[in-house]
Amino acid sequence: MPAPAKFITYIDAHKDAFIARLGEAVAIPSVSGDPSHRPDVIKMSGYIKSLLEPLGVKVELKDVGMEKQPDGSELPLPPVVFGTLGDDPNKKTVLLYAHYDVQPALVSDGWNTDPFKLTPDKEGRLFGRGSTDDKGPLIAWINIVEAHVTQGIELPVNIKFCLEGMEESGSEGLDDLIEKEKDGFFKSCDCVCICDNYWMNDRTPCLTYGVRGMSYYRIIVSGPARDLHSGLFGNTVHEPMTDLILLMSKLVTPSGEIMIPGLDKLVAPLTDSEKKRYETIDFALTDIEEQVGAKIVLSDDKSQVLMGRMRNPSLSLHGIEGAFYGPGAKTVIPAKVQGKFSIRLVPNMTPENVDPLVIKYLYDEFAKLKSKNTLKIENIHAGKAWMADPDHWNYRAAIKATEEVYKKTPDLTREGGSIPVTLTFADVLGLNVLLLPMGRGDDGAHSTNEKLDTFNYIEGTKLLGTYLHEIAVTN
Ligand SMILES: NCC(=O)N[C@@H](Cc1c[nH]cn1)C(=O)O
Ligand SMILES: [Zn+2]
Ligand SMILES: [Zn+2]
Repeated sequence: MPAPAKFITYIDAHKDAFIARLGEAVAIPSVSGDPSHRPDVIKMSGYIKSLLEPLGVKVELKDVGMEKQPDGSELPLPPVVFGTLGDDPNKKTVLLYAHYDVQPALVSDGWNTDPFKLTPDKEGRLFGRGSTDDKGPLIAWINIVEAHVTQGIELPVNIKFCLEGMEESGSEGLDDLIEKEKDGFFKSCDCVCICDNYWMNDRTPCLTYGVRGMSYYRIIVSGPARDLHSGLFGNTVHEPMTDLILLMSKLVTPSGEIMIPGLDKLVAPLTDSEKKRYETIDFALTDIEEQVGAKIVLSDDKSQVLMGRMRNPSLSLHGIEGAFYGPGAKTVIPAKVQGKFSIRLVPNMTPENVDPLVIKYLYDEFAKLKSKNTLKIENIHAGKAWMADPDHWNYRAAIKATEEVYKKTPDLTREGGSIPVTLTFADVLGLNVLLLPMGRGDDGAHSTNEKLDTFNYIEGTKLLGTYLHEIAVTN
């Protein structure tokens, strides 16, 4: 059943108001990974509540406890926002998940505009941290409810919202809450929809039936009791940074191969039918080149590149905490450095079967250095890979909705990023989970100058609303 014309008209007529609302959300710097921004993350939960309650949504802010910091202190975790709208037993109940936290962003990282001020350009691109990941989609769901409630359009389904503020930092507290509430808040849910990933390019919508998992590590090397003068102590003591750089250089080759022995044996074998699926996806190497802004793709083979993102693991080096990085020429020997890297996990890898291989390998490599420094390796957070059955009414409804709004049949894709809660919803609640993206492949999520096109925001809002109408009638 297509969405009523009144709904579509309302979305078009309120474009400017919806952009202004996204601007309000972006202006709250809800960076979950930065303790100094924790009050902003919590403020964001209050902002969402203030939008949902006037629309008749019953909102609960669920406390999920405290987060332990590396120095032993504790920070309150932002609440998970539960929302309920409708309890008609004759309607399906859709669980809508989104996250209201964002990745860090500083102008000095290379932003052309203030990352926390939504800034449109003349092409209609809306720049701002969280515009596409994941405040645009979250606000879109609210816009959809508003359109129905204010226009007197009957919602075709009951809605449950589960909105978290720690997705970018390991979704701490959420799995336990879902387990606790599976026979409570979540009991009546029939399916899940998550709008938190991207098209493969700038032209073809997609539905996504898999995500990679992730294990995020820190390698801590410490030596002297304090930072040292390199003129006085260089070539005199074991330097933590030298050890760390050597260890980090042993993790992944420049062509992307993971150097940790045994990891490749954990990867599910590729079947012929799966291989064929990558050939049919609308995707070109130039799409990646445009998205990253350089001609640096690892392979010339389209299927290899797609498999590298969707069905094979990857290891990325992210940064070094404690290293000197400012301007000037400080001649310091840092006393303690922490190298950060993560591995994107695919079936049949799990944090449990990957961790021992990573840790043993790094200790073995460290032993070869014969350093007197101290090594510690920690898995900071982890989540498993997830795959759904796309032959389900949840997906069929989304295909119909996409065809109605975009006049195109969506590609079926797997996502290279990680949304740990997908697997929890599938396993703990036993529900089909659909990822229905709004943004384009060049949106720059997690990067500088993140954006969401006005076209995708507005048409994506129509898509998500139409999807609700389609699930009501699809079996
Ligand atoms: N849009 C989903 C997303 O960006 N997820 C993050 C999750 C994550 C885990 N640790 C840090 N962030 C991702 O990087 O895939
Ligand atoms: Zn996200
Ligand atoms: Zn993200």
